Amino acid sequence: MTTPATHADLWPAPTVTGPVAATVTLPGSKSLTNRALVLAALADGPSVVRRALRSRDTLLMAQALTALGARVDTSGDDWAVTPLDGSVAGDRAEVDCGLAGTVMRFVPPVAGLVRGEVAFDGDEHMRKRPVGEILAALGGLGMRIDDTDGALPFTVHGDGAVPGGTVVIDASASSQFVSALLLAGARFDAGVDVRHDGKPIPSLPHIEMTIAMLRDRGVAVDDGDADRWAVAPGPVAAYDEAIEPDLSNAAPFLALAAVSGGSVTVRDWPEATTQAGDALRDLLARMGCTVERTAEGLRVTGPAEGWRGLHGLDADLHDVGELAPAVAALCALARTPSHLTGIAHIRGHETDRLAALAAELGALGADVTEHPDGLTLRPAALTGGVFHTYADHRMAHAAVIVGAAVPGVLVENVATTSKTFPDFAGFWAGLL
Ligand SMILES: O=C(O)C1=C[C@@H](OP(=O)(O)O)[C@@H](O)[C@H](O)C1
Ligand SMILES: C=C(OP(=O)(O)O)C(=O)O
Repeated sequence: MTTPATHADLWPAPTVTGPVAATVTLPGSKSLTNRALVLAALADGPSVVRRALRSRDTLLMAQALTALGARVDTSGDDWAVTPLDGSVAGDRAEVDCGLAGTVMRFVPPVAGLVRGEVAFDGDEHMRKRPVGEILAALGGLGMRIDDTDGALPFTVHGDGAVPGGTVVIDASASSQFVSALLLAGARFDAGVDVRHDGKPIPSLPHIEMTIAMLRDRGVAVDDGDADRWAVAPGPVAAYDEAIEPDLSNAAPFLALAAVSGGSVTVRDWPEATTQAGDALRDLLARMGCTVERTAEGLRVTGPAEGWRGLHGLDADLHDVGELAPAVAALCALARTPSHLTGIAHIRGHETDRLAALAAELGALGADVTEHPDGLTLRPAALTGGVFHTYADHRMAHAAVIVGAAVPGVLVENVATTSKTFPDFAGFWAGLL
């Protein structure tokens, strides 16, 4: 399995010299692209995923589904997908999850629906991210999985069919456990009836996204009761879908408006969306930015004094934890204190993000306190220095946001942004 080489390189984050005025077209959503690919592989005919995100996570998903017997043509911007043909390619397939939660959680249920052995592994840190709960659930639904410790690596023995039925899981570590079961559930013999028993599930908009995409493809989903989702057995219709821009990856770009006191417009911001990143409109407004929809998209204008004018934020980010690194970076620059809560689960993301943010923002002089489920940040003068990214794309986003305000921030392994954004550093530097 590929473990990307560790990059010792340090990238000097560009610092703003005045208000930035920019209009940007951002690459497609990771979450939408990877769901569209899975559903296309399970569909009853060929599908097209238009304006697919081309990044490490989505190419790993395309490779995984190809190993399972689908065909994904990633040569252009619109990816044509021919569904699974029933057996894995070769005697035994290997799936590299990289550091993609969506690959590690969404693909195993699909592997049960084809015949053959499928071995899953990923980056070193991926072996620490939670997956045991979903593997146990799949066992309860009739799948055969060799798994010694509830973590990568593991092997799925696909029988070409999954009995399905009712299952109780604790999805408090990740909403992706629920999404994974729902995405493939219509193709299980009895469908799937998932009940959650545990602390509140994080990132609920991502479950809404899963349900909306299933319904678009004619799948019946009953979500009438809290903490329960039932997917009726039946076909998944082939579908032609255009992927929205990634609104969570819009965070650093909109933050650039906030930091520089300029205006950044993200083109094609959807009127209605299930993406968690849509919450940026409210969060940035609460920090003192002006947020407007324009004919082109969404425009954010920072306070006239730039980052010196930003208000701190009291926010429960439980639903939108993937925004926490960028938001924490802005809070570290703000002129009043911030309390970010409800995000214990982001300790299980690409790295322990609470520990990493506390360490790296703290190393630059931020007054930051780490709590079991969040961060408190108080105003402090920041200085330059090395910002480690822990192979986490969103830690790199946090680093460049601080670096836009504070000279001398050196971002370690900025290339880790390729998880969800091609040539992020080049794109970013082009704006400053
Ligand atoms: O289903 C998805 O596409 C995602 C769900 C969320 O995961 P968690 O529920 O683990 O936070 C989110 O943070 C992640 O970036 C993408
Ligand atoms: C948590 C994230 O990713 P993943 O899909 O790997 O869980 C993220 O992108 O912030």
